[in-house]
Amino acid sequence: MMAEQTEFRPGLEGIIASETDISYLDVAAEQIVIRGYDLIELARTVTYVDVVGLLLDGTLPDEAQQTKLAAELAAEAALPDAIWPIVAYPAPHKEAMDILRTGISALAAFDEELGDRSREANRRKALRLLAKVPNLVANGYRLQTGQAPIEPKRELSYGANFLYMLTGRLPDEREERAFDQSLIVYSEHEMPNSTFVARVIASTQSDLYGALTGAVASLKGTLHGGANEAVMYMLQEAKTPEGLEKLMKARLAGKERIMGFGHRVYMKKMDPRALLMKEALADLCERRGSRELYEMCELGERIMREEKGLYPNLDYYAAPVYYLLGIPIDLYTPIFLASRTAGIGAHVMEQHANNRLFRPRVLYNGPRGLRPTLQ
Ligand SMILES: CC(=O)SCCNC(=O)CCNC(=O)[C@H](O)C(C)(C)COP(=O)(O)OP(=O)(O)OC[C@H]1O[C@@H](n2cnc3c(N)ncnc32)[C@H](O)[C@@H]1OP(=O)(O)O
Ligand SMILES: O=C([O-])CC(=O)C(=O)O
Repeated sequence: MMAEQTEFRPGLEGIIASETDISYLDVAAEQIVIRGYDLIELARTVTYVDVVGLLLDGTLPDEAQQTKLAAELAAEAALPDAIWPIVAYPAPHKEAMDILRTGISALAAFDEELGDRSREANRRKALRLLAKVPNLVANGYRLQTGQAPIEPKRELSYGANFLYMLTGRLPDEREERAFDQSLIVYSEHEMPNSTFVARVIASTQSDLYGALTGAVASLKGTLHGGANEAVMYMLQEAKTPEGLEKLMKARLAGKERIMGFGHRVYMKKMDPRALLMKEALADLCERRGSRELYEMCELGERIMREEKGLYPNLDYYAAPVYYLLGIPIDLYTPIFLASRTAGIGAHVMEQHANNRLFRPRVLYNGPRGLRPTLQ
């Protein structure tokens, strides 16, 4: 019989929920380990498609494998026509993450391998989702905002095509690199709330589409993926460095959280991914000939360090990067999900390959012994 457990850690802080070969946050070494590689080094040296291969197959693809993977992703980008009316239903409070949640959920019914939990079928489903989600993100939003859809351009790289569909404009090399790097650093991060949700769902033998749909709902919240949009709305509201200082200090005085700062695992350390995006921001600012946004963000960073001892997480610097790339703010969190589909795909494959149902217990604080009174 199982021994009675009494320890309770709110938010499951520090609890080991899974064994994994996929990734690990080595905070002491300031490294995000992805299948043995340092994520930041990957972002500096390979492409997002390589990282997709690494996550799903366990090893970095060679050139021929990379070409094949990129071709598979390009070939699967089209969505069934029936998806568009499903996601375009008229509703007054629809947000981009809701379109994505509905779209991914609806796509399940078009996958003939839906119930096949073998590693090979799960890999193929993950690739189909990775191919289709950028299209769903970009054109779901375009439909919602009354714009004509954009056809994917197969001749472009995965990152360049995604960015092209988001903005309607062909990116230059620096823009493509910054965006691809953002996809890499968003691709996988051990056991955040959304990945945990996906693994919990997968542990009932449910499918990848359901697991990813649950992950979209998780990622939407501002304590998780939704923070990147909230950061940009804050910077926009602030307008100037002086405005930002005033706004941040007022929010802190009102005991509000400042989005883009703090992290359950890094706690009072800088997220290594934020540093990389800070570099990308500096580069995009230089390209534009104005460091204003960079300096404003640095000021925000200093205020939070001095006032709260807190450091930026990835969302803080990804937001202004996306802004300078001309991406609509409402699409920042959907992009996070699109990229994280690679990591979540790998986690669902791993969960299905070595499954045990997630079913924790509670520390019950309610009453006992009550009896219903008969009327
Ligand atoms: C890519 C990602 O998804 S990264 C996360 C993105 N989310 C955000 O940026 C949202 C803002 N950040 C936060 O809310 C938090 O730092 C979290 C939720 C990410 C992690 O926090 P947790 O580990 O759960 O810490 P917890 O919520 O218990 O906060 C600890 C203390 O720090 C404070 N704190 C933490 N983050 C912030 C913040 N961003 N702004 C102000 N105060 C903060 C809390 O108010 C709390 O203070 P208290 O002890 O006086 O009540
Ligand atoms: O790890 C977390 O809790 C959140 C995060 O940074 C991510 O999902 O990228």
